[in-house]
Amino acid sequence: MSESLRLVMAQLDMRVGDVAGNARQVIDAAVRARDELQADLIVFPELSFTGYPPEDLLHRQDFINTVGQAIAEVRDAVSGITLVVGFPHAEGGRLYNSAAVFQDDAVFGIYHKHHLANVSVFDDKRYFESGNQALVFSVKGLRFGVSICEDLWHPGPYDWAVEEGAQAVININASPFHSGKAAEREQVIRDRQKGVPLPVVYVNLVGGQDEVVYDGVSCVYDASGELVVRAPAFDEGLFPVDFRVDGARLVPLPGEVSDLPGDDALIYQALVRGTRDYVNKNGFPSVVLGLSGGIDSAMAAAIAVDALGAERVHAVMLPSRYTSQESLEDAAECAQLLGISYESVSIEAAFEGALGELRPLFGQQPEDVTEENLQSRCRGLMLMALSNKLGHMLLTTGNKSEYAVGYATLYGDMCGGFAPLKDVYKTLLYRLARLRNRAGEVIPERIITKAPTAELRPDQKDEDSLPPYPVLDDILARYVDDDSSIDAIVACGHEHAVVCQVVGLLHRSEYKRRQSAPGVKITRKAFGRERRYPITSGYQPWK
Ligand SMILES: Nc1ncnc2c1ncn2[C@@H]1O[C@H](COP(=O)(O)OP(=O)(O)OC[C@H]2O[C@@H]([n+]3cccc(C(=O)O)c3)[C@H](O)[C@@H]2O)[C@@H](O)[C@H]1O
Ligand SMILES: Nc1ncnc2c1ncn2[C@@H]1O[C@H](COP(=O)(O)OP(=O)(O)OP(=O)(O)O)[C@@H](O)[C@H]1O
Ligand SMILES: NC(=O)CC[C@H](N)C(=O)O
Repeated sequence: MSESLRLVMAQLDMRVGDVAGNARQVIDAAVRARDELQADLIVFPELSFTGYPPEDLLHRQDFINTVGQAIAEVRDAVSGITLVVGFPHAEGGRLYNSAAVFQDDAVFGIYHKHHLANVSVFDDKRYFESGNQALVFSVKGLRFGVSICEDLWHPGPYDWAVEEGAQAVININASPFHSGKAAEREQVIRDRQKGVPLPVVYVNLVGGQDEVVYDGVSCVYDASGELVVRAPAFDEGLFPVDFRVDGARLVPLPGEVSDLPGDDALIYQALVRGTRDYVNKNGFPSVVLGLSGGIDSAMAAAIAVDALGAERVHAVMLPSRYTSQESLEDAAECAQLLGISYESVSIEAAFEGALGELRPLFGQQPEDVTEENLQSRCRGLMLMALSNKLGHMLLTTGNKSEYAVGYATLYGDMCGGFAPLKDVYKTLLYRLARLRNRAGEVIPERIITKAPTAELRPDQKDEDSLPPYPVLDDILARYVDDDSSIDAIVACGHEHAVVCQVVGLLHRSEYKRRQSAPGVKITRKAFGRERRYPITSGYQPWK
């Protein structure tokens, strides 16, 4: 038995579906860990070969076969270091979410995930069978148990590894970010250590995948629950951990502990990383967005600039008869502060033309929201034309408060391929604007202080149609994120009529959300696959 060992945590962005690219990443990282970091063992995240979640790609036998070939290639290509890799493993007509241990060009053993994650954004049970056996392997005579992500969140696999003589437990993860997640993970690790305390090595993915973004923050806790190594949030890298032997115990030595910024700063980083990866992984050279002089489009632009660089972001002001001088000035100043291109395309002619054609059909009907939405749709028309012609992807700028109550126009301001702010309540958006400005002003002060308006009719303000945002967001956070009842929310001090108004708007606008672009999940319950409500529903608790 050796006196020491070096493990490397491979905190990498494994791309969903890119099996060959992921296999190359595994080989490159293992060779670097062996040759440059003199590591004995390297650990990769959950489903390293496929990325996570591969969704129904897992139903394809040809995809599973491709993974099998890539595994054989990696196994044969790397020697002189032990690898722990995640992959979908087919055996006896069943599919498992597995981790393989490669040693000396051979597979030492395969562990199958026991606790299949099947809540929130996870669908493990749609694809995988559950395993029920521990896997403990030795490197230089030192014994490590293997577990996969959700396995650590419940009793079972950790204790099995203890019973099989493990001196430390490795947990490979695809654990998405949401606000407060790092503290939840820490608690989970400490809970597991309450029985027989062993060091825990927690290795996580990093990077955006459609609506989720993995934050990394891979870490090592010693047996007494002390954090000894922590990788940074949202950055790839190989992070070494040294162990020494103390009698029968394996002790991780204190190493680099990266600072974790505050919650709002982490959220902002998540929005930037999620937007960057969506745009880049889908092959877009650039993005375009309507810049109105309001906070939503200003913040969407700031995130896009931080994600992609100013030269890849294109802003367009689309004025109408209702656009104020203030909005024109604020949008132009914001574009200038961000250093992005800024064009103006009037929607007046398109709006007038459409109205002229429609008037005979509208007859004597009075003006209403139809004319407002038509303006919004003229903007969508122009912006999508720019996307088609110039190849920019259109960013749509709605926030979580708006998506919640349907305060957005279908095929109007909802046009677009990606919605960076989809999971950001409006009140949080203001905080993020202040936070972003502390690193250099990009959002003009007046954009932060003025009353939000859609400018689709004279003197329109959001508060004409909705409760003030602090009230709206508090009700929504309780009803959407916490699943509280109307009565419970009223008991917290909100007016019954206001709660019913908000809940009614929320349920009635499910059809809009179902047609909306994906966005970055940053809360415990984002709209989309995490909150699946029927569109057609007789459940009407607000009535
Ligand atoms: N259950 C259902 N399933 C499928 N479709 C359904 C539906 N219920 C209505 N619909 C359809 O949806 C239509 C209503 O939705 P929609 O056309 O979006 O129109 P609507 O929701 O009536 O109006 C848009 C709202 O967004 C607000 N807003 C706020 C901020 C910015 C902007 C902007 O545009 O810049 C807009 C605007 O003030 C207005 O309150 C109906 O006419 C009907 O065609
Ligand atoms: N005059 C405009 N020029 C360009 N884009 C516009 C204009 N008006 C609206 N839009 C687009 O439609 C979106 C929705 O408008 P909305 O009023 O909800 O947002 P906002 O103006 O950015 O922020 P706020 O709601 O705080 O006023 C805008 O974010 C913007 O992308
Ligand atoms: N991939 C998983 O099993 C993830 C589930 C786990 N509870 C997490 O979010 O960290």
